[in-house]
Amino acid sequence: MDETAPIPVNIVTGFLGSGKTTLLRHVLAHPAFARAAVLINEFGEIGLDHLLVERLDPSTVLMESGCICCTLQEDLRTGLRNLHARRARGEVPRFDRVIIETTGLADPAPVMATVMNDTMLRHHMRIGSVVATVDAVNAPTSLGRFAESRKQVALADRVLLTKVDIADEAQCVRAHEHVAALNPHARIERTVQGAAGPDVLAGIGSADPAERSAEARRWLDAALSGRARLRTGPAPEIARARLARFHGEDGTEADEVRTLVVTLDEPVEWTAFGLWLSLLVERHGDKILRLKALLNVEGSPTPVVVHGVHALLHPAEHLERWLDEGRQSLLVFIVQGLSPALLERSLRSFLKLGARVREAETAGQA
Ligand SMILES: Nc1nc2c(ncn2[C@@H]2O[C@H](COP(=O)(O)OP(=O)(O)OP(=O)(O)O)[C@@H](O)[C@H]2O)c(=O)[nH]1
Repeated sequence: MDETAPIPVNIVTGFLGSGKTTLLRHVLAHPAFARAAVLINEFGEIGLDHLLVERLDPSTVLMESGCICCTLQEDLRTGLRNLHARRARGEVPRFDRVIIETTGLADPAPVMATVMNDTMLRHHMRIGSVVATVDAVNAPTSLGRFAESRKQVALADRVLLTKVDIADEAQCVRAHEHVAALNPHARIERTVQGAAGPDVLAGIGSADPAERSAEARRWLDAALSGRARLRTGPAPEIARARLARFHGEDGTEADEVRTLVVTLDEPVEWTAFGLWLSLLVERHGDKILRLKALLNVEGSPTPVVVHGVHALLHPAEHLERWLDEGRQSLLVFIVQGLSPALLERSLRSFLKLGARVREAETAGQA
């Protein structure tokens, strides 16, 4: 490999819960990506993805509490510059590629522009292929309701239709057609559990605006000239209030997306939690953009991870071990049009009720 050649920077984007981390886990397990540096950006005060990507070496950078497309753009620039400097000094493994996983709410154009515009970065790095994941089950909602989801698709070189194992054929075809209409240039492939070949991130990527659709060109041009920056409030404000404004198509506030983070010190009673969750998604699935939970479940020695996207609840997974002694449960909700305070109250009441039922059962057996 030519050590002086610019390093490709791949962007893995896609709407909330569409399978970006799953893809990343799969890709990073391949020997071809043994020397990749990874930058994970999560929306919400506390992220979980870094626990799910089994690769936390010195060349993994985590960026939380904000979106690299807006509030954290300067952090992204600094993060990439630092990563490169540490590589040059031999402080991190000599990576040959950078993979950025954006938040599910990110507009990839400013992320691409950060690399392409920065005088120092563009000397050492170049935009490689941009891959977008699209959840075949939830595509009508994400692509229909959210401009950011459409932008992610429009700017991608490759689009992976995910969850095709649980979507029916009609849903897959509809998702494919929707994606093709938004981006006639992209290669569209179906995947299951991120099982894409190592070539998924290969290729130069058509960062050249001329190779993209007219609309994508407009977005990228705007980002390159700096107009698409800073459309949300500052990151500390997001962290303090635990909510963020979601940016609309024309840069105005379209609706409010709120993040709720709940921590639970006591182990969770699984039946009560499961019942609460099913009732919640049945009633408010359209308002639950994303749910991620790392749970200390009563009777389970290892953490249980639960993922939800709208009304779709994925089967719970067991992680191999706890990373810290605290064993606190951590739940992150990204909701729209739902009160975080009410959500938290109903969860805590349900869990309390579950604990009482359990106590009564135990007392009855004694
Ligand atoms: N059945 C099925 N489930 C999938 C597939 N891809 C991802 N999932 C599940 O979808 C859920 C969300 O996947 P993630 O990879 O965390 O999605 P993400 O895009 O990284 O989510 P955010 O970072 O929150 O935006 C997890 O439970 C995955 O196991 C797939 O192809 N089939």
